[in-house]
Amino acid sequence: MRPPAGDGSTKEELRRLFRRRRRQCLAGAVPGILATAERHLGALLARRRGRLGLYWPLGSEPDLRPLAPAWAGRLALPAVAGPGLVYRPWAPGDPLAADACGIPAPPRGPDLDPAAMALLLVPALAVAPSGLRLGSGGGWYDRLRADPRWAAVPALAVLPAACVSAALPRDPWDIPFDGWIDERDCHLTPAGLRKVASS
Ligand SMILES: Nc1nc2c(c(=O)[nH]1)N(C=O)[C@@H](CNc1ccc(C(=O)N[C@@H](CCC(=O)O)C(=O)O)cc1)CN2
Ligand SMILES: Nc1ncnc2c1ncn2[C@@H]1O[C@H](COP(=O)(O)OP(=O)(O)OP(=O)(O)O)[C@@H](O)[C@H]1O
Repeated sequence: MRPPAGDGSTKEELRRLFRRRRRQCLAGAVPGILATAERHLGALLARRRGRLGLYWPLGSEPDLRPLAPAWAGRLALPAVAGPGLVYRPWAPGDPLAADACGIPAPPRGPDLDPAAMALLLVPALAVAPSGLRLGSGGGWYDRLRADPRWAAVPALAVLPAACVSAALPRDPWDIPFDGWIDERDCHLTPAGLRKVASS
């Protein structure tokens, strides 16, 4: 694990630092990230009914779409629609249209209830061992997970191990994730372990 990335750095400074780092090590990390996900998804999804929330990759985000065929029929993608983020059913080959952020997303609902979701995999620029996640800065996942029913859905950040930081700044609205997937392993926080075991 890297030392704290610049104590006192702002989230904006850290985003620049980790975006550069993620871009530099993405290609080397992706095969291992996919292998980690393949190794752990069966167990993570066995205990909880519902769908796997993937994402349509942008820029230097790890591309998890090779996982999709194995879970077809049990997938969802996020869409920014109206005031917030929703998840909608999706299967490989289904039509997509730019959402309110310009990201390919299922154009129509139904917008899924959190009880219909088994696991969220979410790209991150950085994560700390506490599960604190640094995202692109829209606050979409913090607003979604401010609803306790969404916070109850296990959620893992996805990123190269080089983007795991010993510490990150925490804002009052930050809700830690349940762990992360990198090319080395699937790491669950203590809260994440409890959540996965009890679901
Ligand atoms: N693939 C993906 N889908 C997502 C998110 C995300 O972070 N990644 N979001 C998470 O909240 C929500 C939408 N928010 C957005 C997140 C990022 C950017 C964006 O333009 N990001 C970068 C490009 C990525 C890169 O080069 O690393 C940019 O600022 O240029 C836009 C909207 C929901 N869907
Ligand atoms: N629960 C919330 N209620 C209202 N506003 C929120 C909430 N959570 C986050 N925000 C807003 O979102 C903005 C961005 O938050 P932050 O910098 O933590 O983004 P992020 O989590 O890295 O981004 P993302 O989840 O989109 O990848 C904040 O400035 C804040 O105003």
